[in-house]
Parts: sequence; structure tokens; C-alpha cells
Amino acid sequence: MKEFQPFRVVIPASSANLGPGFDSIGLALNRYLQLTFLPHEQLKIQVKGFGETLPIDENNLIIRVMKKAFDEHGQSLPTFHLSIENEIPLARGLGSSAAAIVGGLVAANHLLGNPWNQEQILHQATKWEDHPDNVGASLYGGVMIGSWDGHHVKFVQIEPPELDVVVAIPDATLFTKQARQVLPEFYRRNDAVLVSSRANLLTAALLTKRWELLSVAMEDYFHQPYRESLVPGLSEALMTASQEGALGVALSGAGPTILAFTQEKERLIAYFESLFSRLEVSAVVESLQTVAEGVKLQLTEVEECSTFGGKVLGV
Ligand SMILES: Nc1ncnc2c1ncn2[C@@H]1O[C@H](COP(=O)(O)OP(=O)(O)OP(=O)(O)O)[C@@H](O)[C@H]1O
Ligand SMILES: N[C@@H](CCO)C(=O)O
Repeated sequence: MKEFQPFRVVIPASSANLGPGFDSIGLALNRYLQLTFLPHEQLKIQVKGFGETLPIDENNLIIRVMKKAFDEHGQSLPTFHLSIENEIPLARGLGSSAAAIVGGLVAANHLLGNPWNQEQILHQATKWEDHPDNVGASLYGGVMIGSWDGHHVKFVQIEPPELDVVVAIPDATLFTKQARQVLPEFYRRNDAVLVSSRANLLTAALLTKRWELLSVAMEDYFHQPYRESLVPGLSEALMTASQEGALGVALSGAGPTILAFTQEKERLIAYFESLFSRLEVSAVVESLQTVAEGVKLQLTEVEECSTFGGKVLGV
């Protein structure tokens, strides 16, 4: 068993796309995945929070990511006890898979002696997801604006908007793979030009804090129209939420969560609760905060490896 000082990796959730920033723009949010690693004579995984159905063996995404990183460096993944404490619901559009990938890469990089810098970790993470939006936001925090050509990712990270975020998180899942299968192979030139201009406007509005532009800047025709049939409430929210305090509304990632920026969070929460009640769809509606910081790794002193990683002391 390879000895190492216990450590913890804390990764923020994320919301991808923000409408027309499809596969490019991601926003870090204050729900977290926390991974605690302790030396152990065999691989042992325990999960608290979202993810009861996650594999607790080498099939777990975090372990697969770590093993590939070790393989790429010609080394064998050590055994350890992994305590997963997860506030990010799975397959809801809040970047749970991206957080797992970023957490696995940062943990592996730490155990390997940090051969990768942050940009190299972003490259590795983007290869796993095939788009940098969620992984970039979880890695860097704030707003990730990235461009991936299948080989290289170029990006800018900007500070998050000082706005409240209201999310409506349906109980039902929608896996990204399914939500990407409904997308068209081709777009009409006029539609592509219009959505591209909306994405440009969105970036500019975020950089200049022109919040009044968000409503138009977040209009999308790349993916949202094709996903509306899979997402309860999306059509109506896109049409009417702006009359109830939303500055801009979008499908969060591949859904089914709906996200809106606001300066009137209580009013908007009431709107979404009423909408989902009328649709008879069970959903959690809550206010989240944007976060400026991404993943953190902290060395810890752990007293013992009990139910959930023992009592973690110190930082
Ligand atoms: N903490 C975790 N540990 C291990 N695997 C995870 C974890 N979180 C998510 N996953 C894996 O990611 C899958 C969900 O990924 P998916 O891309 O469908 O949804 P999402 O990432 O939550 O949403 P979106 O990508 O739209 O933001 C889960 O089924 C599981 O396989
Ligand atoms: N940009 C991705 C985010 C989900 O992983 C999509 O919308 O499919």
C-alpha cells in the first residue's frame, strides 16, 4: 500500500451553455463534490449525498479517470479509501460528471507529484467530456469561455456575474448522452449566424456587466428548441420567466434543470414553484450563488477511516 498524506478535493458544480454558449460557456455554482482520499490496503469507496447508485469499484468514473492518468504516466494507481460526499445531483444538468472528472484528474495529478499544470488538466478533462464548458468552470471557477477543436482547447476565464441564480431541478434525470442525440447534424446559415451573434453578445454582456442584455443574449437555437420536448417547463419558462424577475433564462447544461439569473430571487422562486406545481412535475427550486474559485485540493489530518472518511481535521 503506497502511503500518502490524506487529502481532500472540493469541486464546484457548473451550469453549461447559458443558452447559445453551447459546448463553450460554463458557470461555476456553489454546490460541491467533496472527495477525501486516505491510504488503504484496497480500493474502498463510500458515497454520501447524491450518487447512491454510483459504482463503488474500479468502474466508478472517478477511478477510471484516475487510472487513465496513472497509465499515461506509466504508473499503477495506488489503493485508497475514497469518501465521496456529493451535493451535485446526477444527470440534472449541474455538471456532476464534469466535477467527477476534474476531481479525479486533480487527485491523480497530486498523487503523481503534479506532472500536469492547470491548462494540461483542462485539456485532459476536455478530452473526457469532448467540451470544456462544465469541466472548465469546475476547474477554474467563475465563467469559462472555451473553444475545443477536438485537439486543443483555448479559453478565457472571467469573473462570475454578481447576480443571484435560481435553478429549478426536476426529480427526473436526463442523461447528457440522450439530450445530445436529439440535436440536428446541420443548421440553417441564418440560424447559425443569429445564435453565434447571441453568444458573442452574451460574452460581451458578462464582461461589461450589461445585465439588461442577458435576456436577448441567452436566446438559443442550437440545442434548446430540440430539447424542449425532453424538459418539462422549459418552453414556458423561456417565454414568461422574464416577466417574473428573470434577467436571462436557459436550460442548465443538457438539462433538465432550468437556470435563470435574477436580482429578484424570491419572486422568481415563487414563479418556478408555481410553474412546476401547475405542470404537476416534482422539482426542487432554489437560489444558488456563482463562485469565483474552482477546484481546491487540501492536505488533511484524518483521525481514522470510519463511515465517511473519519473526522477530517485541519486543512
Ligand atoms: N460523483 C460522481 N462519481 C462518479 N461518477 C459520477 C459522479 N457524478 C456523476 N457521475 C457520472 O456521470 C453520470 C452523469 O453524467 P451526465 O453528463 O449525464 O449528467 P450531468 O453531468 O450531471 O449533467 P450535465 O453534463 O448536463 O451538466 C452519472 O451517471 C455517473 O456515471
Ligand atoms: N454542452 C453540453 C453540456 C452537458 O454536458 C450539452 O449541452 O450537451
